[in-house]
Amino acid sequence: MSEKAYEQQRLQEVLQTIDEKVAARIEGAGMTKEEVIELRRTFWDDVTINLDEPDDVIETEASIRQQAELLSQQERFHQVLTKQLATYERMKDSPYFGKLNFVEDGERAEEEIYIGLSSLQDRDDDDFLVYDWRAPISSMYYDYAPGEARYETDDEVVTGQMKRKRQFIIRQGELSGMFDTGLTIGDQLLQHLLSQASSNEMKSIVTTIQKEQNAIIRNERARMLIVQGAAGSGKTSAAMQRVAYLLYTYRNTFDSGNMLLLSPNPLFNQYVSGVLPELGEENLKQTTFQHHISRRLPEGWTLESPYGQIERQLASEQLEEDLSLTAQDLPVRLDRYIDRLKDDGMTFYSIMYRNQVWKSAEDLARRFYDFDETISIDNRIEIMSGELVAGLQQLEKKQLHEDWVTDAMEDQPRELYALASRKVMQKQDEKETYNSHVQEDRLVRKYVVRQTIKPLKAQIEKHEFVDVEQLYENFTNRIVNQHLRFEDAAPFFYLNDQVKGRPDTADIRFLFIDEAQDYTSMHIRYLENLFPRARFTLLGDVEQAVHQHTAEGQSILTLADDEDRHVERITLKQSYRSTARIMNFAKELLPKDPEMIPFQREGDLPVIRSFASNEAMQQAMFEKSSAWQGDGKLAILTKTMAEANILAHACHEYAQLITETTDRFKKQVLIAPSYLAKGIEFDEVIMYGVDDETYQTKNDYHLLYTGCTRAMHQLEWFVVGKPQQVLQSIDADLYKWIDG
Ligand SMILES: Nc1ncnc2c1ncn2[C@@H]1O[C@H](COP(=O)(O)OP(=O)(O)OP(=O)(O)O)[C@@H](O)[C@H]1O
Repeated sequence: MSEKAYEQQRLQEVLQTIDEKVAARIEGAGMTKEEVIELRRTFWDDVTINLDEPDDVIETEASIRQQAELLSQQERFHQVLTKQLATYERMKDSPYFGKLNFVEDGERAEEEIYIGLSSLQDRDDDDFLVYDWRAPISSMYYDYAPGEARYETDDEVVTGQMKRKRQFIIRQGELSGMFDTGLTIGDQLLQHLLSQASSNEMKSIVTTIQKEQNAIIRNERARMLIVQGAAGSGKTSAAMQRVAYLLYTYRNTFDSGNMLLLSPNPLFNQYVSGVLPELGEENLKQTTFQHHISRRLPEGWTLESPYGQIERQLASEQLEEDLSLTAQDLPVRLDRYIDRLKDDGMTFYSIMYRNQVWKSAEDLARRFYDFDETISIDNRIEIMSGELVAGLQQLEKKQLHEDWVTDAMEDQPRELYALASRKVMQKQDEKETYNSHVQEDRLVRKYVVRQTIKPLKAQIEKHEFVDVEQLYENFTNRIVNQHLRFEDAAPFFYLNDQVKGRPDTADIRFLFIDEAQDYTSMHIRYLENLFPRARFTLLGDVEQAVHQHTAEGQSILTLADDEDRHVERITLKQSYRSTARIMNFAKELLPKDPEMIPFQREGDLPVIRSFASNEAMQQAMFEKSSAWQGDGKLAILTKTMAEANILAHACHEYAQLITETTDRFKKQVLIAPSYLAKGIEFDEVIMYGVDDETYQTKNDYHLLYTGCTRAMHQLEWFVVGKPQQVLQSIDADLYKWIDG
């Protein structure tokens, strides 16, 4: 039998097994579905409602609980079956994509290991017909060329010989291609995948994961895994695969609710949201740092967006003062400051009750410094909060017979009196009463006073009597005035959490940070404190640092390792997104050669189109973008939002403006400032208005580089005249010059 016939026959057998399993499950799932519906319908029939006696109430409650439990059990069962069916459906289309033949040391038999999106066992559930790509044995597929190979399970290292590695293309249950490969999985397949048009959603790379990417995906040791990867090297792709890997490996301990991804903007969130479902997994929680902070902001406060900061910086406002807030040693300085607060300098708000001071700031400070100095700040605050809440009871008692209460009673609704009288009557059944009127009056008074104390209690319990704003102002020597700049967010809330105690976030066990080059050591310190049980995966590219502080070398990616953290670093050099010609051109914009190897894929030279005037440049842009057709995307990238706005206004009929709140692609032509296109890719990119005045600083060049590396197949610059300075370092062979 030929190899092809052999594989075809095997495929048929596997497909048949899937069919049999599906049939069995459909029967099971169908029944359960009916059962669930039936149970819902008869839910109330089986519950005897009897509220006459306390015992009956308890019984009824128990009966409801029992029914509800049964129902949710059935639903869970049903959910699991539905998920299984969906997996089989996917497998029917393409049950596996790879195979390796392996002889374990000390064994004679050669095993055939087929690798797919999920595992499949044979009819008797004895052997694996297909192994999940995340199973330990499957790692060899990504890590080795034929020859010696090994893999690790929980308790052993298995060594042996890989005799062959084969790749399959199976679509709709048909084997349309197969080829044997070396280490790099399917250069041909990669070429094919990478030359396709862009899509609205990122795709999984499971069939062509490369060895270095596999190391990121499967790393389980590091507490903090830091990935520096060139533009387009697959950092985001690897991160999403890693999530799927962890969900599989820790499936009995964690689920997607224990994982959080911090990404640069809502559009990016949407862009990556298809990867996990494609792999048969649920999406993890996703947010942006900005959104996360804005949800913690006290009422009435405002927060600058990271892009607001970039725009401020692009308008070249003085940032020196802010840079001290992003300096590498900031966490250390802030910790020192916080430590000193144990002895001196804590600031409080006076606690007001009905426009009068109930506890003065001085009293609170005095109480705070009464504590033994060994007690931590947040513990002291917690104890004070308890004391204050207890004190509220005294306050309530004292207020009961104040005149304002008597006055307020007149305004109370009749229902309140009715309720009070019912309560008093209930009590009368139990005890002899003397004067129900007095009791009613007392109940209503209590109610009135309690309404005024409730919000106070809530504030105290949230430790709002600590004046963090003042503390922060004392630290920075700057007036905050209820407005946090972008660079204030992390130090402010770190300080906040250190003195007031941090919110409960223990459920987050894995934190992923994409575009991590924009994070400073202060951000990480804040996040580590907030998510103490989480392992961190940081992915970024120092060459794409577009915030001043991170471009100045303060990015977390380049920071020295801290002994307390178990840090592992991985570098990805091979870049996949853009053609070699685009990458070779783009890298010339950087002051020194980046650690980047372009993927050898055919494509045209980048084009620089030079126009005589701004008007001519705009006209050409209109013509090109209005004629854009097809599945792919064209992006017109500017330096600032203001410029992008003007262009988008003029061609709103066929182009979509990307802003920091945009959360989905609606058109094929997109207009955006480069910094908002981070993490995303387009078939073709036009860098619009590149001139010596606009692009001057090191930072500007990083921005330009980031924009250029968004292009998959074609890059153009639109310029007026010739940007002598920008082009100075770029060899003329690397681009094509066109006048007009
Ligand atoms: N192993 C792979 N197989 C197939 N495609 C890949 C692989 N690795 C990366 N790619 C493709 O390369 C492109 C870039 O990947 P991705 O966006 O993950 O890179 P990145 O490092 O996060 O990029 P950037 O930092 O520039 O935003 C995507 O289209 C992705 O599908």
